Amino acid sequence: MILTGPEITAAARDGRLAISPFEPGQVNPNSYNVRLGPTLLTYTTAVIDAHQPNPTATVEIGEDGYVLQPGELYLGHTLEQVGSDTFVPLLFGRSSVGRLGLFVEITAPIGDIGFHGQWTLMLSPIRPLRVYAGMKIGQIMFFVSTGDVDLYAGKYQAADGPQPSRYWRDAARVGAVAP
Ligand SMILES: Nc1ccn([C@H]2C[C@H](O)[C@@H](COP(=O)(O)OP(=O)(O)OP(=O)(O)O)O2)c(=O)n1
Repeated sequence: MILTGPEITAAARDGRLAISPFEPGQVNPNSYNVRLGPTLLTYTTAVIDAHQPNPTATVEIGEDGYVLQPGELYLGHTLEQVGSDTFVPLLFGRSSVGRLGLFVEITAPIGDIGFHGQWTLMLSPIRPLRVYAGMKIGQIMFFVSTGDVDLYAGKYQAADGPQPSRYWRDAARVGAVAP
């Protein structure tokens, strides 16, 4: 079951859902629109190594926006901190943004019950695209869960700003054997 807009509002008010800041105008019929935060990260090495931490450069989106280039991966973030100890969140791009040719999360839409923080957006445009901080770029849906709940305590908990991949931590845990 998916939460309807009015139920998202009710859950945000009674604490089953945490959205901060919460704006009633961002509630959709069955999702909540999230805004693009001002900070972007790009990896600076020619080869991104899945088993190592990778260096990044930071870009702050100015008042005139910032032009994303095709072929580049930009790690962005939601302005909102979003999470729930009750519901399963899923993040997708908005249709209006997809129609501009922008991938918003590539292959990672799933949130865990118990994750709380700003979400990392994996941005990549089909053609050069000027984006603006604060634009409503994505939407999060909330699913009712069934079964015992084991709250998320993973490596992206309490994310503040865009988070580069910490896959290397998984690799370090199992030594030479690739997970
Ligand atoms: N586009 C996304 C997708 C998820 N998350 C957050 C919410 C998730 O609860 C958390 C972890 O996501 P995954 O479980 O997909 O990530 P991993 O399996 O790689 O990490 P972990 O081992 O911490 O679960 O990251 C995010 O910030 N941005």
